[in-house]
Amino acid sequence: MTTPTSGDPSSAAPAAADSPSAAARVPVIETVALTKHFPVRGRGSRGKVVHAVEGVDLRLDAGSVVALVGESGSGKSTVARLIAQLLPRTSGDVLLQGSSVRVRLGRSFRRYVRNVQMILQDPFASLNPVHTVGYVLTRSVSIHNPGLSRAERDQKVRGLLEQVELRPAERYLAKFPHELSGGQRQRVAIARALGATPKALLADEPVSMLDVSIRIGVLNLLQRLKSDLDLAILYITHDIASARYFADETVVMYAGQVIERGPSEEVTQRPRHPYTQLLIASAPDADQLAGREERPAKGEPPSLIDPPTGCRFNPRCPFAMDVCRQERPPMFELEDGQKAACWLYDEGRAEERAAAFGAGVAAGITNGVAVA
Ligand SMILES: Nc1ncnc2c1ncn2[C@@H]1O[C@H](COP(=O)(O)OP(=O)(O)OP(=O)(O)O)[C@@H](O)[C@H]1O
Repeated sequence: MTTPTSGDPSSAAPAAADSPSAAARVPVIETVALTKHFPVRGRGSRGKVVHAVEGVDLRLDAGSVVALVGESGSGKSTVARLIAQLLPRTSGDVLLQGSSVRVRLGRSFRRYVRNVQMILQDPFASLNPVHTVGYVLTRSVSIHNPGLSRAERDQKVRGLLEQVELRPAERYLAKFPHELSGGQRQRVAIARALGATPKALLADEPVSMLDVSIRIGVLNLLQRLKSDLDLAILYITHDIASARYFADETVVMYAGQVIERGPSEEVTQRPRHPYTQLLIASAPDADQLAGREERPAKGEPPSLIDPPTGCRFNPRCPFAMDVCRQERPPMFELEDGQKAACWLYDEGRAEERAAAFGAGVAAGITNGVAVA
């Protein structure tokens, strides 16, 4: 079955949509056709823009993780910053529990960040070196829970440290960031985010700067928090192998656009878009999260100032057909909740597709595309 769909946010989370009650539930965060163009500065660049994010539909449900995967520059962090309201969007929408949100500063921004917290890649940079763990967490709890008594606040701070498995809490309260390991610092950053009692966490490469041996521990912690606190988590990563391990749904971005999505097991084990196949082929094995070096995917991502017409992946795609150079592919619905924006799944193009496979094999690509 290959049914083209376009921009249907209600169908953006196949894992959650399995049960009727989940499908009917209002998502914690939803983006609809989210788009960001950055103006290009400098001489001769008048009117030019970087097409950083275009038409991105996401749905983050309580108690589930969505992985946003892609190479450097594909637009992942920009999506997170747009959801976090750190950047104004060019068009499209961001909804928090069904209501459109557009806040920049002041009280409404504080109210929003109470619900939606970010975890950044670099725990070394995100914690102020002159403040103790106790100070950082007390400040977070005080800002987000102004009515608490001192005893209640101290109890909550201890509870946060317990929640991120820094036990006994007393051992960590007086420590400065430089006295902690990278993994412990990231746990403190997570505890600080939890101080707001958020409904959603936007985790931008939360383990990529950590020693490989402790990455799984931090991902396991986030997974437990997801279940215990019914959190909606957006997990941004360039490492598609870790998405299989950690995320319920995986969404793959290429050059600012979503090109494949579906249950993580399907997307990582049976990738359908030629770009996802390339990413998987160059990724370390999921079972070796703590191991092997990553190999960069072959070829260069396109210019986002003057992106290719049609499918943005067509200059790198071994299966590119004429239509790929001319028209942007819609999302084709495949089996098991998987979707791919690739003309190879257009049932009306059997002959062209057969010829394209010949070209792909001649180019040394032998894993092919499993056409439904
Ligand atoms: N403030 C900005 N002004 C102009 N261009 C920007 C700005 N921020 C991001 N970009 C561009 O937008 C595109 C997407 O960047 P983004 O950081 O979202 O990608 P990414 O997938 O998160 O990459 P990485 O994994 O390296 O962080 C890139 O071409 C980047 O250069």
